[in-house]
Amino acid sequence: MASADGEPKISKRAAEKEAKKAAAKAAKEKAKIEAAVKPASSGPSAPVDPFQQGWLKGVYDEKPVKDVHTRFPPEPNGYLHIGHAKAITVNFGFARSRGGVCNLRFDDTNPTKEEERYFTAIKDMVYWLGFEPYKITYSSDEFDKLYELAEELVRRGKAYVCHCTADEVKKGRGKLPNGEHGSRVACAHWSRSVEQNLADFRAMKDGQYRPGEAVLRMKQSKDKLKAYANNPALWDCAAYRVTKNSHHHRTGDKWRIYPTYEFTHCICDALEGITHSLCTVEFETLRPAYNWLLEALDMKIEGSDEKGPMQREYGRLNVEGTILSKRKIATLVDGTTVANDATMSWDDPRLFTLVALRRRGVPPGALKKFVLDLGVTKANANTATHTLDANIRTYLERTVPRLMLVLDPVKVVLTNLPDNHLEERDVPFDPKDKEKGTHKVPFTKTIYIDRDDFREEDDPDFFRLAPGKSVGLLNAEHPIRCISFSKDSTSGKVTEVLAEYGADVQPGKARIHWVADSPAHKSPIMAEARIFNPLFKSAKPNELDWKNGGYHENLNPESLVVYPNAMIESGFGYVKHNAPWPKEEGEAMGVVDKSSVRFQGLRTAFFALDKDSTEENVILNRIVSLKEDTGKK
Ligand SMILES: Nc1ncnc2c1ncn2[C@@H]1O[C@H](COP(=O)(O)OP(=O)(O)OP(=O)(O)O)[C@@H](O)[C@H]1O
Ligand SMILES: NC(=O)CC[C@H](N)C(=O)O
Repeated sequence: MASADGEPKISKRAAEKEAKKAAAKAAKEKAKIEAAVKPASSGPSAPVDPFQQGWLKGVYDEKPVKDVHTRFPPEPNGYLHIGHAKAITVNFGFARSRGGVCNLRFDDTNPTKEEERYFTAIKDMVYWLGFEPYKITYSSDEFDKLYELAEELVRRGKAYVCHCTADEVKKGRGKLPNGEHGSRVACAHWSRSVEQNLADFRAMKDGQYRPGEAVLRMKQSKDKLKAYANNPALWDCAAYRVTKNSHHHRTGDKWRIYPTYEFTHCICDALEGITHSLCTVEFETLRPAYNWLLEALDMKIEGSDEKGPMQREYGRLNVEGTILSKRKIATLVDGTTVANDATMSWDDPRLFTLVALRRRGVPPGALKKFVLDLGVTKANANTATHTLDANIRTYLERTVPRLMLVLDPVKVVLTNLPDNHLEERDVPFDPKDKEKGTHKVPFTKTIYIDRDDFREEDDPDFFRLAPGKSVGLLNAEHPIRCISFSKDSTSGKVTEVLAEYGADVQPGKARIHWVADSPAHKSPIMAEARIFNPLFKSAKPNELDWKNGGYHENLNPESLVVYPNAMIESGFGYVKHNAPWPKEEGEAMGVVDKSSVRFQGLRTAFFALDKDSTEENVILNRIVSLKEDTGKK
């Protein structure tokens, strides 16, 4: 576990310069975000529907049908990540904006990788983001139909069973030893009769071939794909293959052969009545194959609005500074000890899976807004974790209540007050938004302040509490002035500060937060606060040699900093009982968990309740800092 006060020492002047630079940068970034949030001035308060602008408008204009029907088709082979938030938002949002509907389709054609927990987590995330699938479908529900259609394709002379080895297939595709593509050659199996192919395909189905011995391939090569002659993906793609592990978690042992993505996806789109099949740009090269198969089966009439789905591709969302790929994350999850005693899980708040972002406390609305602000175009949207944080920060600023929270408390006894001194103030949860309500903040003889707000030796550039110095208190009437302090002889840490309070105390140059000791108000509420920093030391973890332990060597020992004795003021009870904050997206419809208890710790950070938190053992996760971290408070 990293220590809370293990910050690197830097010279004061350098630190101030850094802080100023960072503040200017943050202000610029904030202005940029706010400008992006503002609706375009297209008349008095005309709201701009982001799903009817730019690239998405173009997609609709190409096929302006009345009943728009889209789908979000994840493979249930892992947890969704922030890139999928874009895919969900685009598919569901586009359909909703045009008065249409969107299916959630589990693309479960690969029996080796699918697990029940992924289905549940994927569904939860769609609802949490505020979308309701019109239907939840499974590609595996169509296995019978897909098989029939494969036989039909064979009957139409448009598919053949191929027994070539992988190398022979590559050669047939024209792949030369120097990596270039020469001319393509049909293999010996290409010209076999329909009867032979049908018999052989049935033999595949009946288990007479082992994996790799036989593949049903689509006869695209001598068809209309000449324009794509250099596209290596389009050389008689496989339609069905014999898989190694043939047990499917939904269809059991019924099948030994399974359809490929290239065969399944477009057919499922057509069977579900999908009008606009929106996916990411890497599928663009497969679009001719998508159309070819549907046309070969008369499931699409080219150029017609009436029949068949239309595939269009948008840019991926890539986030620099973290890893998103399931395979890469899997090398860390379930086994790696990361900067504390626990092993890493898929929902570790340092990751950018959607379950992790949710657990960290990021609101679903902030994610959707982030995706839309980056824009939906054909270009990949490349961004960085700190840009995401800046967006989340801006989003939270106007939507969550504020409380005082002390991360690393130092006791301050106000010697000039009687033991039973009690002041109560009505404090708004958000001074700019009365609707969030107010709460009573007690002020008593003993209060706690943050260790960072006290210095044993004064310094003219330090504006908070130090011997002989005064400082103002947020939400209290008067300032306090330090008289003396005591330290623990073993640890050398300050244990108690004696101070005086009142109208006679000279005002300080700053105001700090605090929490009072008032058992009658159940104040303070004790909590463990977890602060998350980048998981890797490298700013570009995707460049690390992840297959050879590159991630493990590069883990940031400060990626988790725990404050075990944090204190929250008693207004936290109200915040907890009135969650979600904000009431938006899926959370407004009741899709809530502990992470929807969010607040801003004044002068500290935005926090959310962790899923392992209990009544007795409160655990908070830092969602984001209040300012971009500069390494100095
Ligand atoms: N980074 C991303 N940005 C936008 N959309 C994405 C991104 N990654 C996947 N998608 C889209 O989400 C949908 C479901 O994806 P699926 O889970 O099958 O993808 P994947 O490519 O296997 O994900 P991974 O990136 O984890 O390998 C697809 O339409 C895919 O195009
Ligand atoms: N066309 C698509 O959207 C592709 C979805 C598919 N599950 C994949 O990513 O492989």
